[in-house]
Amino acid sequence: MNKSLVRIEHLSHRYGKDWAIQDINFEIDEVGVLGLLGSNGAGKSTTMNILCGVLKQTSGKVFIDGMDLAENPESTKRLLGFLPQSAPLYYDFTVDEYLNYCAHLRDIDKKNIRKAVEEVKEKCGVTHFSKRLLSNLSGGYRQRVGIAQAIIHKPKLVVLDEPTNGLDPNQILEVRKLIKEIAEERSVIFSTHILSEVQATCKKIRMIEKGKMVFADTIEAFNNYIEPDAMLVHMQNPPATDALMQIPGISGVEWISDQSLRIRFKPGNPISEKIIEQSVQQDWHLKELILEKSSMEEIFAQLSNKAKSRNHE
Ligand SMILES: Nc1ncnc2c1ncn2[C@@H]1O[C@H](COP(=O)(O)OP(=O)(O)OP(=O)(O)O)[C@@H](O)[C@H]1O
Repeated sequence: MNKSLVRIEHLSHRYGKDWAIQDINFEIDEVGVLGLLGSNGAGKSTTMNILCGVLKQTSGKVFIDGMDLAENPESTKRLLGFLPQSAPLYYDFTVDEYLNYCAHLRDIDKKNIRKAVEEVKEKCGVTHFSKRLLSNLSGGYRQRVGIAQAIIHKPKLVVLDEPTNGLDPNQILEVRKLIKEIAEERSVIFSTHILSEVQATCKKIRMIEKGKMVFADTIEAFNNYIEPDAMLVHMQNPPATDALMQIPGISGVEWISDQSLRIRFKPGNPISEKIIEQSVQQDWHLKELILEKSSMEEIFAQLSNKAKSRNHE
């Protein structure tokens, strides 16, 4: 089993009277990428800002490497690197100047700064832009520099708030690759509102919606979360709708063509076996039977609706 580096317990925060997050609990492994998924306004940035110690929570606790963040702010913050939603870049600095400055801020020993800057530039693929002003870099390269400042001190935990936001498709692929590389030797948590982003980058996913945790498991479990409730069936000699509706468990039949139909059923019913059995007995000539899985978007919508209805209870 993976050891956890971070433990978030009963985390809640409100701005004025409105709760942004409520009772969030999760752990982050020592190595690998964890995706924090949620639509706009779900509470991702609030959670990440608290996790990085830049926002003080209304209640709940954050433990990093066994230490309470609120009680040991300095030693815990040394263990993490943070790329907030808007990267903290100084556009009048060159890449070298900026990363040198960040290395000082991160309290890296003076004699090691040069090496740290060279290493991080290499890792993030920005060495060839060392002397270029940040204002003259493309969005993708600015983001790489933003990631570089987050890992320059080799933290155990890297927190990236929507790191691919606003990038073009090629830049997105490159930043995803970089995130995976960084996570080979440390823990990375990144937030996104894009489903395909977590699919492409992480093994584990936490989803928050309207400030509440609605899903916490692996990406495979997320994909399988909703049981199929329909199947596409192709028969050479299909029966009439009435005959199908008499099979226990079938809740609806939609004809696609003379020989193809979608059969809806109550989830959890072993309906395929019954259809195969009847097809043999009654000579329906079953050719194909395909279970229809909900798309990620449907799963996302169902989980979101679940959270919304819980909030109205
Ligand atoms: N400083 C603030 N003052 C008041 N309300 C805030 C503040 N920051 C965030 N909120 C509210 O808290 C809720 C959660 O916001 P948060 O930024 O954490 O969500 P998010 O999931 O990161 O969304 P996005 O992807 O749009 O950044 C939202 O309703 C937002 O309007």
